[in-house]
Amino acid sequence: MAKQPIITVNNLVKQYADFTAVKGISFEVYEGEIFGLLGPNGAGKTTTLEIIETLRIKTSGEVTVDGFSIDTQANQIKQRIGVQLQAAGYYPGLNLIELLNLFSGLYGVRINPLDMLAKVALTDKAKAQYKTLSGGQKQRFSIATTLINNPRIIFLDEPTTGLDPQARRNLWELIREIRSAGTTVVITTHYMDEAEELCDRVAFVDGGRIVGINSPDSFIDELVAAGFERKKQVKQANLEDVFINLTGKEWRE
Ligand SMILES: Nc1ncnc2c1ncn2[C@@H]1O[C@H](COP(=O)(O)OP(=O)(O)OP(=O)(O)O)[C@@H](O)[C@H]1O
Repeated sequence: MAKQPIITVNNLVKQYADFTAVKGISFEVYEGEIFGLLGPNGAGKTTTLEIIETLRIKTSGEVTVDGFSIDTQANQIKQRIGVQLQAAGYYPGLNLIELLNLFSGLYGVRINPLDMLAKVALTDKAKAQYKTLSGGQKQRFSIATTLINNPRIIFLDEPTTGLDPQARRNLWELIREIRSAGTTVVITTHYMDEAEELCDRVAFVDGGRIVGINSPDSFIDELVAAGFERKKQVKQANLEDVFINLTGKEWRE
């Protein structure tokens, strides 16, 4: 089946005063894929995502999301996307059911909070205050909030930063499940193992430009075919595998 673009970005530019953070980038995200934006700090990933999410004004270029233009149809786009906010300011004293009811009220949709919590394995925390959650639980909860409006696309900005290996792997599983349920996922990460494991395609962003876009496997195969060799023979497992093997992979918090 032909791949359908659900996001198209064409020659996008973002200028902050005399500094150009995004320098004419173009790419497509296909429906149903997990798409990664990778790159060093300051590369322009967050700026690009926030323009696509209609949270930031572009300088020039065209962006369409699910067929709608960010210039004239931002409201339609907002209804179709879910955005994970970094360090989201949830009311710390409310419990998870109360928070989900609050959010769904803001979206004007009806949801069953317990169904949402079940999706992110937080059923037993339903009555817990947000501030009492562990880092991994907070991340899962913030992913649940992106699903409230049953979005076509969710945007996750560094969703596993600061999590332990179990929590990271379980979060990858959750993100795959969300994709399997039909939602397109756009993710930024600094972790290359995460991108390799999770993303169908990745774009490398550097200095406001896309310097490569492909599937992780194709990138690696092409590099090897071009004669690249690692200096040291890579072992069949790494220390993280040892950790998981010794401590198990279930959620702990
Ligand atoms: N509001 C702003 N005003 C001026 N410059 C900004 C503003 N927001 C971002 N920048 C600059 O634009 C560049 C790109 O920032 P951006 O946050 O998009 O990068 P990033 O790739 O998401 O980095 P990180 O991984 O650190 O989040 C940086 O040099 C940053 O300092």
